[in-house]
Amino acid sequence: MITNRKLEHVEICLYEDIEGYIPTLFDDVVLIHQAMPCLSFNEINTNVKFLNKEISAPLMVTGMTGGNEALGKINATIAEVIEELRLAMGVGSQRIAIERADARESFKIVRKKAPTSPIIANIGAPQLAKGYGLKELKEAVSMIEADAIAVHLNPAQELFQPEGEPEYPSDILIKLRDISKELGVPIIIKETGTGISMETATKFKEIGIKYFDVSGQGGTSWIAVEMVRDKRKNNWKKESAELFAGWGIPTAASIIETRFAVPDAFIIGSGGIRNGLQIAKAIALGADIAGMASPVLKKAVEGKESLVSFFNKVIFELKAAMMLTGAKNVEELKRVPVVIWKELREWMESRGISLSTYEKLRKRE
Ligand SMILES: CC(C)CCOP(=O)(O)OP(=O)(O)O
Ligand SMILES: [Mg+2]
Repeated sequence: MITNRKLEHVEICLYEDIEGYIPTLFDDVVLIHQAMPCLSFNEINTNVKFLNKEISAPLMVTGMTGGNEALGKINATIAEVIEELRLAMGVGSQRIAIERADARESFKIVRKKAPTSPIIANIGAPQLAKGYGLKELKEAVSMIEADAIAVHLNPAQELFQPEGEPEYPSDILIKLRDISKELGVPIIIKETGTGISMETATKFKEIGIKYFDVSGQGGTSWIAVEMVRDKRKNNWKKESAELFAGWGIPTAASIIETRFAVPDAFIIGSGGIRNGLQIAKAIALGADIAGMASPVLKKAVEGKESLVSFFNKVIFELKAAMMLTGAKNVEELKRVPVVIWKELREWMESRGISLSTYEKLRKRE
């Protein structure tokens, strides 16, 4: 039953070992230290525009959960904090709320607690292959008065999910192209821990999509989440899920591939981001804002104060990186000099992405 799956997902993300299968490759990005920053710490401004609203830092909580009262409480805590700190957040898949009226309050609470923040709805691409269309996406958006909707791509997770639906026919692209003309809010194409490649980003660029949440490998592996469920059910897929647990594109590489394929995209760099230094690296590498999920979930269940102090720490770390690279705002952070070396450099070379070409794209020149 879908509610059980929703609860199991959160329980597994909180208490099981389902991350760190492969590195994000952010360690292969070096922000160059500037010993004479020509600015003072209190001058640093982290405000950015996102979905026509201003947020206080280039950071959103990417979609995680919803579906019943307990999961609604998690959404409510996160929403209260992001409204207070002027950040942004997405909700978990609203499929359960399209199917069940009693699941809707656990999503609606987000807009009630965060009346002015950018809020992002969420529906899975497989549902578009199984009858969902403009009506269901409009319902998901209006349920939380969303500023955008994330359509999540999770073929790897569906493959290993005991009750999964690995259905990704190309007519999903045609449907999304038609829906995007009528929906009224932007569609964000969002992966789920295995990353977006330049080929995939190009497919969505061709139907006019401009927003991407790369959700690369390096943090929570949703293949590993379903592996845990397979093991609990003694499902025959469990060993194959273990084999694929580290499958996917490391987050740093996925940011580069998406920016390379869609130079004018709005990119949310997410997947294994755990601190403010990685946020700074994601932005210097080509993302417009960063996204976090798992560390926010873990703090949210401890309570509001715990989540507030976590964000304060993360934003301090971001500002520290900005100070030490001489970036007084996020626009300057996008253009600070970086060294890309080791595995990430090799990744770029084998994918035909020249450093000099990428340097121009990264700086949005
Ligand atoms: C999107 C993913 C990371 C988590 C939800 O996966 P799911 O297949 O349970 O989502 P649905 O309820 O939309 O099928
Ligand atoms: Mg699904």
